[in-house]
Amino acid sequence: MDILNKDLLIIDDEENMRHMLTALLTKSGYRIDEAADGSEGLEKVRQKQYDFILCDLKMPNMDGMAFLREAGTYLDATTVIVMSAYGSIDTAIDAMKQGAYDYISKPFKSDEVCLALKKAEEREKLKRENFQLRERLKSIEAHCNFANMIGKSSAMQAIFRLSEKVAQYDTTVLVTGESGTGKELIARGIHFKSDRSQEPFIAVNCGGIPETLLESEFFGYRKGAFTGADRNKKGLFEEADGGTLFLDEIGELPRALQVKFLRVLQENEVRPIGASKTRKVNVRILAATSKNLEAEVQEGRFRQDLFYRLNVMPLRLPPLRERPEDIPLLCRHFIRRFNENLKENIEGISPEAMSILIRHKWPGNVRELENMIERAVILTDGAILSAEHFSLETGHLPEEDLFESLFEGYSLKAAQKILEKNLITKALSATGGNRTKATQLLEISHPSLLTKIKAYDISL
Ligand SMILES: Nc1ncnc2c1ncn2[C@@H]1O[C@H](COP(=O)(O)OP(=O)(O)OP(=O)(O)O)[C@@H](O)[C@H]1O
Repeated sequence: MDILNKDLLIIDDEENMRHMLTALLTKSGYRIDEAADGSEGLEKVRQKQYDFILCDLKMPNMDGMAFLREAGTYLDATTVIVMSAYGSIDTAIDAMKQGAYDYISKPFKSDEVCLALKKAEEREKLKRENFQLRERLKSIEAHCNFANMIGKSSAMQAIFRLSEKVAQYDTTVLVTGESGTGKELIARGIHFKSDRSQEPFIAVNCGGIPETLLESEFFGYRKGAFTGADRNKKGLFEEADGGTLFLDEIGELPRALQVKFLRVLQENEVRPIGASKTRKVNVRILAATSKNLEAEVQEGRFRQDLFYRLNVMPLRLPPLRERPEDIPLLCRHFIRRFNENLKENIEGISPEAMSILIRHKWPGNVRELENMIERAVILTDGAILSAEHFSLETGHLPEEDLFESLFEGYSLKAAQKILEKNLITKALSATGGNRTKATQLLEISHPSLLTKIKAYDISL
């Protein structure tokens, strides 16, 4: 355990005790300060933040309890261990109520101090990890709103509006769409915009659980329900109680279980395997499927009554090829994300590469685009992702699509800059960096080319 660079304050009126502790703990790697009573200790904590404080309780002037009271918020990031005289355990407990973390009784062996500090150090580490996890969770939650689900196409805009509305109710939503279109992302968005946002969001892939385990996974079991059931186990419906259960690939649910799901949806209660009674649950169900559930109903593989119960509010996410106007926006979004994650500085995508991305059919939808951008960001050495970084077929692009992909808004000036920069880069690349030949292709003067190369920071 790394205890170097930890600041520790010893507050004790007995000089011998201070010296003994200082000698012992300096050897263990702590940086020590000393104070002879509570008020001296108070002065020290006002000037410096300590990781640990060893504080005697019985002292003249200001005693340990008074010190704890006075120091108050100065000790928010400090772990205090009090030292109490043998037999004064009640005072030690009072001190812990006042914010001390632990106590040791005097007289103590040096091992006891070291052990108490080691325990405190472990607690510090857990506190730090807990803080980091909370921060990570916050950033994940911030990620999970419609603002982070990108789409300017009218189809996506309509979905965002509908999701915003439906989030406010407990309505069951059935999200349909091909794999990778964002079904889980929209479900998370609906949950985090709902009143249940502080409660659990549990996502489960119904096709990913072996059929024999499905019932116990969803409904849980009671101890002794079957061989190996050596304790009570909550099922997913109970785990999600108060929150949202996202049932991905609901079409994969075997018929035998479909009827049990219908009962949960209708009665809001579950019966764990081996339980004699049912339990009420308050779960919002969001379901998704990449199958055509209506066809599954026709074929007799999916119960019609469950389909109707799930399909209260259908949400169809269109495949990416039906909304190419979202591609440039998604590219920028992913480039920003991967720049951050991979510590890169990619500025954009060449027009030629963008035309290829817009023409591609994207069978894996947004997930495929996301993966492709990540790979290109890793592969490129420059600031612009170009066609060679995407292993896709090249082809021609309808003019309006290319136009849409390059320019947003109405500024002629901005569009001119993008166009000039791209054409100059293309001409220089076609002429192997020969500026004289590039000026001929571009039909501009040599000085003009040089000025623009500098202005647009073009490197070849
Ligand atoms: N509109 C969008 N904006 C930003 N990212 C998106 C969008 N749609 C999908 N993604 C991203 O694409 C990936 C796939 O999305 P998601 O897992 O939600 O798809 P899915 O439809 O649930 O896929 P599957 O059916 O395979 O489970 C995720 O990384 C998600 O963040």
